[in-house]
This record gives sequence, C-alpha cells and structure tokens, in this order.
Amino acid sequence: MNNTTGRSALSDRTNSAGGAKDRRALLAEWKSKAKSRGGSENGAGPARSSLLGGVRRTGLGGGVTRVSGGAAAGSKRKNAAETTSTATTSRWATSRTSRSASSAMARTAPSGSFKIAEDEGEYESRSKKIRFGDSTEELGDTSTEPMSTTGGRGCLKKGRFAAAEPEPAPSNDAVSRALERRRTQPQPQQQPEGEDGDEEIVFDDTMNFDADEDLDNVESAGLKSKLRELQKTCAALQKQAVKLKMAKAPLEARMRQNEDNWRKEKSKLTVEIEALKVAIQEADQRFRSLELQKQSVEEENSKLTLENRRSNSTVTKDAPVDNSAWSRQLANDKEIEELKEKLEATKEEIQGLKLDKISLESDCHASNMELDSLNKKFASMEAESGDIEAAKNAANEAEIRLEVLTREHIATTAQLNAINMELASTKSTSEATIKEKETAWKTEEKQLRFEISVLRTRGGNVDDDDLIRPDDVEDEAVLRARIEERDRTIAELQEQVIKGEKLRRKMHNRIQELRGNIRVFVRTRPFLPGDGDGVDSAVDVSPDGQSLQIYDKTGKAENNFSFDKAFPPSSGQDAVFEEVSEFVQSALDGFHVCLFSYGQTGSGKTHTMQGSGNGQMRGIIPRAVEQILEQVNLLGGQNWKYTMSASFLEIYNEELKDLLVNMGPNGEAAPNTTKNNPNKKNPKLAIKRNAEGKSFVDNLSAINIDTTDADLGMQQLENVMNSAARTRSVACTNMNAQSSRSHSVFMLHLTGYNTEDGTVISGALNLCDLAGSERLDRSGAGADAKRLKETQAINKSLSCLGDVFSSLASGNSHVPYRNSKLTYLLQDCLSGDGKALMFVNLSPTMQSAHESLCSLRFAQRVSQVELGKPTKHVQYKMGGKK
Ligand SMILES: Nc1ncnc2c1ncn2[C@@H]1O[C@H](COP(=O)(O)OP(=O)(O)OP(=O)(O)O)[C@@H](O)[C@H]1O
Repeated sequence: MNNTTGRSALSDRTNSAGGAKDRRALLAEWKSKAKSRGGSENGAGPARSSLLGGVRRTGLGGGVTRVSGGAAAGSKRKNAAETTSTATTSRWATSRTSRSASSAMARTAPSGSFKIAEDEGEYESRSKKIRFGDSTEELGDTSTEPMSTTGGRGCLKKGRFAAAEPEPAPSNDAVSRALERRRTQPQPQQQPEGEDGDEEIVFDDTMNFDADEDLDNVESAGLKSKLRELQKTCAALQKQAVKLKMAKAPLEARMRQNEDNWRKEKSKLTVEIEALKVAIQEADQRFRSLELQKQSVEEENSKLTLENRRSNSTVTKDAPVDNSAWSRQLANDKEIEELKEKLEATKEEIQGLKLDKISLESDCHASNMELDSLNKKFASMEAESGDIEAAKNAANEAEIRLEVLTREHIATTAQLNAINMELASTKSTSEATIKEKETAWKTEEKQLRFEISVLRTRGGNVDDDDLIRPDDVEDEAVLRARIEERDRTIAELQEQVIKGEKLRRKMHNRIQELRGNIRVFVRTRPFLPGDGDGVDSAVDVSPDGQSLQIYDKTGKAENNFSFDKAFPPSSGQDAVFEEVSEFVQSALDGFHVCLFSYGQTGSGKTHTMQGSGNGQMRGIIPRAVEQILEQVNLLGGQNWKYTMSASFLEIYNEELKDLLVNMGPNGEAAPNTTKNNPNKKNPKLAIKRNAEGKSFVDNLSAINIDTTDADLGMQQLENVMNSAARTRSVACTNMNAQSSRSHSVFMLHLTGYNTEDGTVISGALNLCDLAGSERLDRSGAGADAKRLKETQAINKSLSCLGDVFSSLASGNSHVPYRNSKLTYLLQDCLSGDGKALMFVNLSPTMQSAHESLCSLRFAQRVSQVELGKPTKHVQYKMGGKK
C-alpha cells in the first residue's frame, strides 16, 4: 500500500468534501474519468454497481467518502480494485448485491485506510465481510494526513463498531459542534432493514465537516486511538473469523453427513411407513371381514335362538298330547302286540330247542360211544406211548452211553497214542543205549581176546585145562553169591528209594500244607484226532515230573515253569489220581478240600475231573468217591460211622443251577426227563452263610450216598453223574464237541462220627470243573448270540477268580470274593480254611501255545498264594462211649 497515494486521496477527498457536490455528481464524474482512462464500463461494473449499492447500504462511509473525494483517487482506486478483483471474482459473483457493494467500496478505498476486502483476514458479520488495514504503520502514516472519517464515524454510530466508538473528547469543541449540527440537521431517509436482517448501516452524505473546521487536527488523536482500538478489535475478530472458518469445514462436513443420514433415514422411514400403511390397510380389511363374520354369526345365533325358543314352545304345547289316555291305549295295544309276537317266537324257540335236545341226545349217545372207543384207543396209544417213551429213553441212554464210550474211546486212544509215543521214544533211547553197550562190549571182548592170546603165548606149552584151577571154581560160586547179594541190595535200595520218594512227596505235601499253599498240578493232554496232522508238541514236560517248557512255532522255548507236579500226555487217570488221593483223603479227616481244573477249552478239564467213560478213563470224582467209600469201610471197623451226600450244581451265565433236580433223595436213577416229574420245581438257588459263617447253597439237592455198601454207593454216584451230564449246559464248539458252557461244582459232604469218643468231623470235597477260557475267534462262539453271552460270562468270572488270587498273593486285606458267583461259592476253600489244589490243563498243540502260556502264567501266580494253615472241622458230641 502506497502511503503517498493514501495521503493524496485523503487531501483530494478533503477538498472534494469541502464542495457541495452531491453524490450523483461524484458518480458522474467518476464515470467520465473511468471512460477517459479507457476502462470499460463493464469492467468497472462491479465496482460501480457496488458503489451504487454500497452508498446506500454500507456504513463504512469513510471509504465512500474517499471515493467520492476526488478523481485523483481514480487510478489508485482502479489499481486497488485490480489487485483484489482477481482473487475475489468468484466470490463476488456469488455475493449478494449489497455485499458486493460494500466490498467494492472496500476495494476502491485508498490505501492506508481500513478497507472492506476478502483476500486477507476477514470478519464476517452476518452478510458482510469487513477487512481491516494491514498495519499500524499505515495507520500511523494515514494519521499524519488529513482524513475525513466523519462519514465513517457516522457509519460507526449505527454500524457494528458503534460499541467500540470512543466518546469524543470533551475538550474538542469543533467535534461537539459538528455533532450537534448533525443532530439538528434533518436525517436522510433511512434504508430499510436488509432482507436478511442485517443491521442497517446508513451512509450519510450530508455528514461532512465544514472546511473551516479543522477536524483533522482536532480529531486525529481521538481517531488514532479509535482506529487502533478498531484495529485490535478487527484483529481479534479476524482471528475469531479464522477459527470459525476452520471450524466451519468439519461442521459443514458433519452437516452434510447428517444430511445424508437424514435422507437415508427418511427414505427408510418412508418405506417403513409405506409398509405400515399397507399393513394397516390389510388389518383394516381383515378387521372389516371379521366384523362381517361376527355380524353373520350373531345373526345366525339369534336365528337359532329364535328357532330354539319356537321349538321349545312347540314341545311344551305337544306334551299333554303324549300323556293323553288315547296315546296310552295305543301304546298298550302296541305292547300287547309285541308281547304276543314274542310269545309266539318263544314257543317256536322252545319247539326248536326240544328238537335240538332230541338231536343232541342222539349226538350225545353217539359221542359217548365214540368216547368209549377213543378211550380204548387212548389206552392202547398210552401203552404204545409208554413203550415209545421207554424206547426213547433207552435210545437216549444208548446215545449217552455211546457218547461216553466214544469219549472213552477217544481218550483211551489218545492216551494209548501218547504211551506208544513215549514207548517209541523209550525204545529208541534203549536201542541207542544197547547199541552203545554192544559196541563197548565188542571192544572189550576184542581186548580180552587179545589179552588171552597174549597170555597163551606167554604160557607156552601150558594147556588150557591147566589154567582152570579148583580155586577159580570156588571163586566163581562166591562171585555168583556176591552178585545175588548185590542184586538184593539193589532191589532193597530201589524199594527204599521208592519209599523215600513217597516220603519225600508226603513231606513236601506236609510242608505245603503247613505253609498253606495252593498246590498246582499241570496236566498236558495227548494229541486228539481233531488236532491236525502236526505232531510237534508245544509243551515239553521234563522227566523230573515238575518242570515243563512251552515252545512257539519257531521252536523257541518261551519259558521254564515249575509246579508241584507236571503230568505228561502219557499220564493216565490212575497216575493223576494217585497224586491227589492223599488230598482227597483229607476230606475224610475233616478238611474242606477244593480241587479245580483250569485251562482253555478242550484242554482236558472235564476229562480230569469227571473222566471219559466208566472204565480206566474215569476221572477224579468217581475215583475220589470210590476211595472214600473204601476208606469209610475200613474206618468203620475203627468205630467211625460216616454219612455222605452229593450235590452237583453249575454256574451258567452267573446263575446257579441244580444239576440233580430230577433225582430222588437217595440217588434213585432219575427218570429221564422233567416230563415225568412235573411237580418238581426248579427252585432258585442262593449262596448263603450258616451260623458258623460257612457258605452253603440254599435249596440245592443233596443226594445221599450209601457209605455202608460201596457198590450201592458207586451206583448212586453213577446216577448222579449221569443226571448231571444230562442237565449240564454243554454245546458243540469249534474247539470241543462237548464243551462245558458253565462252571460245574461237585460237592461231597462227609460227616464222620466216632462212636467211641463222640468225635464228629465234617469234611467236604469240592471238585470244580471250570468252563474253558476261550478266544471268540477260535471257538467260533462270537457268531452265535447265546454262545457269545456264555463266553462273556465265563471269561468274566474267570477274570474274577484271577483277581481273587492276585489279591490273595498280594496279601490284600480285601479279597473280592463277591465279584462273581464262582468265587463267592468257593470263598471258604480259597480263604485259608481249606486245602486247595488247582489243575492247569494244557493242550499240546502249537495253535494253543499262546493260551497254554497264559494258563501257565496264571498258574504261577496261583502257586505263590499262601492261604495259611487249613482248619480241621472237628466237634465233640455227647453220646460217645468215652
Ligand atoms: N489226558 C487225556 N487223555 C486222553 N484224552 C483226553 C485227555 N484229556 C482230554 N482228553 C479228551 O479231549 C477231549 C476234550 O477234553 P475235555 O472235554 O475234558 O476238555 P475241557 O477242557 O473240559 O473242555 P471244555 O472247557 O470245552 O469243557 C475229550 O474228548 C477228552 O476225552
């Protein structure tokens, strides 16, 4: 900004202000000057139009005053307009006319004064933008120039800066006068308030100081300070305007965002409203239709009510007619008619019945005759049926016998084969020994012959006869006697060895008894026809009769086991029984003895316990009973009287079953089937404890075995065994044609009474044939649901038995006897009260090697169980001779 320009403008303005030119004259003058400068009227348009408007509206009249002040300011004004017009054109274009006017005025304002502009710090007041001058320096400069600000001040009176207007100094008389004059002068017509409500800033052309009043000098000080204040205010306003402008953009963005949201919301709501309108319409329609329905229903209801009333009234009117005598008469007549008809019908019926009776009587007669003939027929048929039944029984018996014989035959053949095999091996061993000895003998003979020939040569002419002297003959007799003597000694020694062996066994048994061990015997069965062609045995029993080895298919020995006794396949039933006889004997002495056979299916458990057949293949049970009967007879001579009873039960699928349910109490041969014993129930068996805490099976049949007559006793036992064999649950499996599907327990109760001293002993022999442990895949039981259930029950109870032994071996305080019926039943025998012996039966086949190994491991655990010293059950009873 050029200070000089400002000054000249001010002086021009001051001079021009001194004239009485009116505004129009000034404008015309400005126009002509502009034209003379070559500026188009259009180009100056904005300024001009602004000026035109501005003079009417803007209150910053100082500028206007300066514009109107002189033509000298024209060029400068033009320059000022040019400098700002570029920057503001667009905004000018959009500004309202009134604003344009004031802005234009500002642009045309000379430098050095405050101006209204938009290209620098600006303050927006409603619709106006007010730009204040740049620097105080300019203001300082301008203050040195005479400046007519009367118009400006006048504007400020009503303009927005009016509040900031300082009071004129009281000493300034000229100012007071001018103000006074102004007050007294008529006011020009005021511009009406702007359309946007802007404060009206009135440009007052008449507010000019007189030339003679040196206002410049008078007011300079006050104006300066006023301007400074205004400057400060404007600066503050500028800053505020900048802030507001900065704040404006985000606000505008927010406003736009809000506007958008509002529009979206509005459209959404419009849609919703539309939908609601439709719904309301529909609801209205439905409501109307329901109303209609209701009306029709109500109408119908009222109709029905009316009808109902009408019909009721009709009914009450008709009632007396029903009760009239005439109608009663009619009814009676009708009834009589009906009764007559009924009577007729009954007569006919009676007639028919009479005829029926006659025909029935004849029928009855015929039937009676037929019945008679039928009775006769029935009697003959019954007789026939009895014969058939008997024949059937005989056939059954024969079948059983055949079965037994077959088993016996198989067993015998098997054992014979085993013996033959053993003989063959013994023969080959003996032959080898003989050969060896022969060779040795031949060598010795050669040697002797050589020695003889040497002696002969040495002897020269000595005759052979001379060599034999009487002494030598004598020596030979002595030698023979000596040999005989030696043979006797050998025989005696052999006898002693046998006795010693017996004693050793006895001692061993005694030791075992004292230790309370469960004794374990292992028995390997011979090869059977069904075992295949392979003759390689998986089990090798050592000649010591106690140890054995198991081989796998590769021929590798798995383990070396040692037990109380190991029986090779060639061992017969007698040899086995010999080993257990002493054990059985102890039942007679008042011990509770338990023998049980354990092993995989088809390994020979039943063969060991019951046997195969009634001959040499008889098992432990018949042999034990036989031995006991013999012993009882012997003891009978020693004041002992025994009674004996046998029971036989099986545990099938964890259920107890009496196998002698069809027998008479004294072992009478059971008629074959339950058909002949229809009244005999199969009572439920339960394991219970007696007063002494000993277990017994409630409701179990006990068959008396005669102890006085051994033959009778054996016959009774045979009946018992047959009856049990018939009732026992057996089935054919892949592993055994007669596989036991249950655990069977033969119980022999013995009571001995000594007539001399009143001693009573009660022993028991429990011979338990366990069901075979089996693998489902080998036995084929998995294919049949019944077999599968049986097998699961078997394996479970065997595992419970294993748990009991493990528990006993570990010395646990709690032994899980109650986990299965089997262990609960055998609890007394297994808890140290009795003597226990376990047979482990093995199959010799290679296919069974794994199962055999499992059985042997189980047996090894059992052999470690110490039950404690067994108890002898002895009582004393009054009545003995002593
Ligand atoms: N030591 C043996 N000497 C001769 N034959 C035997 C011998 N052991 C078993 N057998 C025969 O083997 C077959 C199977 O024996 P057994 O029925 O006793 O087996 P098991 O172990 O009781 O089988 P399961 O558990 O299936 O009842 C029978 O025919 C039996 O005669």
